[in-house]
Amino acid sequence: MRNLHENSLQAALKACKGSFISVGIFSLFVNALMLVPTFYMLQVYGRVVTSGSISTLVMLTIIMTVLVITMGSLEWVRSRIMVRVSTKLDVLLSRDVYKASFKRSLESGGMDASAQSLNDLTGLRQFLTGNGLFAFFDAPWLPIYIAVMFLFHPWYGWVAIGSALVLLFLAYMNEKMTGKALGQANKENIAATLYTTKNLRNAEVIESMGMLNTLMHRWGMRQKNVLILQSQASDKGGIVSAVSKTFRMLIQSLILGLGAYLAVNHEISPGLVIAGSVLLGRALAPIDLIIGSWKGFIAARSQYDRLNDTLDKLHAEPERMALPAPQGHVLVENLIVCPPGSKTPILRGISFGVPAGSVVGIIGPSASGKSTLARALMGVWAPQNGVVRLDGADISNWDKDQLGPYMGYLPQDIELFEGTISENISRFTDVDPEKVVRAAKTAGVHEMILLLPDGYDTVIGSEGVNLSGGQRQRVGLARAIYGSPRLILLDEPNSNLDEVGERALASAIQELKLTGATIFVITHRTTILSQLDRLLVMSAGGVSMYGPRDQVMEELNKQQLAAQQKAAQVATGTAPASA
Ligand SMILES: Nc1ncnc2c1ncn2[C@@H]1O[C@H](COP(=O)(O)OP(=O)(O)OP(=O)(O)O)[C@@H](O)[C@H]1O
Repeated sequence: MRNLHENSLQAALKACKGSFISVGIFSLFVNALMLVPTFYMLQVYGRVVTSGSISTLVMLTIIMTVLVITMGSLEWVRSRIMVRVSTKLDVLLSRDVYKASFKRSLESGGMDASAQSLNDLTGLRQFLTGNGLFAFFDAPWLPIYIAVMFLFHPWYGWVAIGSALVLLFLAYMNEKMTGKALGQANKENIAATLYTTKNLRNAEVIESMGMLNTLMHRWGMRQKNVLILQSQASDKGGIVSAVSKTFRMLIQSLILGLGAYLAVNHEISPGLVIAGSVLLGRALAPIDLIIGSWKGFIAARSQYDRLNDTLDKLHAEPERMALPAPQGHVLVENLIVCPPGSKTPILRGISFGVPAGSVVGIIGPSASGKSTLARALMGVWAPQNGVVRLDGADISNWDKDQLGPYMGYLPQDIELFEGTISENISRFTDVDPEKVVRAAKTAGVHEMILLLPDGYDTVIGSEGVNLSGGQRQRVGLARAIYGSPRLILLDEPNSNLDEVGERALASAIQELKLTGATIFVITHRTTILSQLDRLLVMSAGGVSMYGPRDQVMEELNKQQLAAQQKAAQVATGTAPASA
């Protein structure tokens, strides 16, 4: 059971705790067994060479071979456990990380639409299966080696302790000198990659207006910053790495000298001269490896921090009781909406009600808040205040999976997804050919689809066919009306349509109206006015008029006439002086 205060990354790591403990125990045995070659050497020197007993040599060799093979097998099992851990983490986390990336993109209004978190998860997984991590498991067993060194001779023990302290100090210096710069470089690198991805998406605009050099220059500045930070860190890391390598070589030779001195004074056997040096090398290897793989560790640490941060914001969705299928009654009460990341409201306290089965036109000047209202009605942007009710229930209280099929949304920037036309229309659920064709026919796009190379099976996106703006808009309309949505919102559905497309749209609205769906149509054009029951006029984030279409049109015409008369009076100088 997951603790309420922990996010899914912490819970997943907790679930892998047993495996980490096993790897720790395996590491203990692996490190203990790594002493075998040293002891074999000592025995060969001490017993076989002095006694000349071949049978002892054979016996020792058999024991050494079995133990070394056991060590190899344990090491293999240890790495297999980590591979399983990395797969388990992926299984436990990838859905949440995907969801969190999606949520971040939604909440940032698309400004933070990157797969960085999924890359972070991959990076973390790769670190878990790399060699660098084992150094962290091996380093804690350093005391075993030091204890053995003490058994050989106390001076050996003290040298081992001194050397380990020097290397640990160097590892600490490495972190101090490079950690911050490397973390910063990673951050800058991600920002530069995101910047490039966004630009590459707009390649046509860049090409047509010759903006490549200036944008490349901007990218170059960011990249330069990344390189400066990286090379600063690498320079410092390089010094520490060189010092630690030199120190290790030096100390390994010096300990040979010390061994020779002790052997000459008959304090240790000649076999221990070499054994001491070999053992010291073995003991210090993990610390050396930690210093060498510090860059990878820092990257993994940043990946962990970012994932932790992202998953912290992903709160578990509360279980929602299933509500009956909505009819389509919409009630908007004192709705105040700010865009993601902003505290300035765009919609300033809007209220209106729409009976099920009505067709409502939303009109108003640019930036008056029409698309923002659309997002709020679709439950995409959460209101700061007020509520959008569908059949009396707050739209944010509906389970999205349950509500989705009853909603149809055609946004202004239509994005179709990689896949076939039929998959796109059926919203990537199981394709029901009858429903797909019905939606396409209602949207007036059936004939156009049949003319495509593979009809409904035509693949669109980077792997397939590119549709024109009008075609995309009509396929998007078919997707919005697929199934039996009760609440449909079309944001400027005719912006890319020709005359035939507009006629198809008008008849689609008529047909949908017969199904009893509530339809909102945002438009700047007057061609579909005849299809509307009601008109909602927006101005500066508020509703300036709302009511039956003819009544609102009449009022609008009156206002327009009055404005024209006033303009004419101003032009002729007969306007009354304003107070
Ligand atoms: N993601 C966003 N972040 C910040 N501000 C936004 C965002 N989207 C829209 N706005 C701001 O909200 C205001 C209303 O925009 P909205 O798109 O709702 O207007 P609109 O009436 O649909 O305009 P148009 O007819 O040009 O499509 C604008 O001032 C716009 O700058």
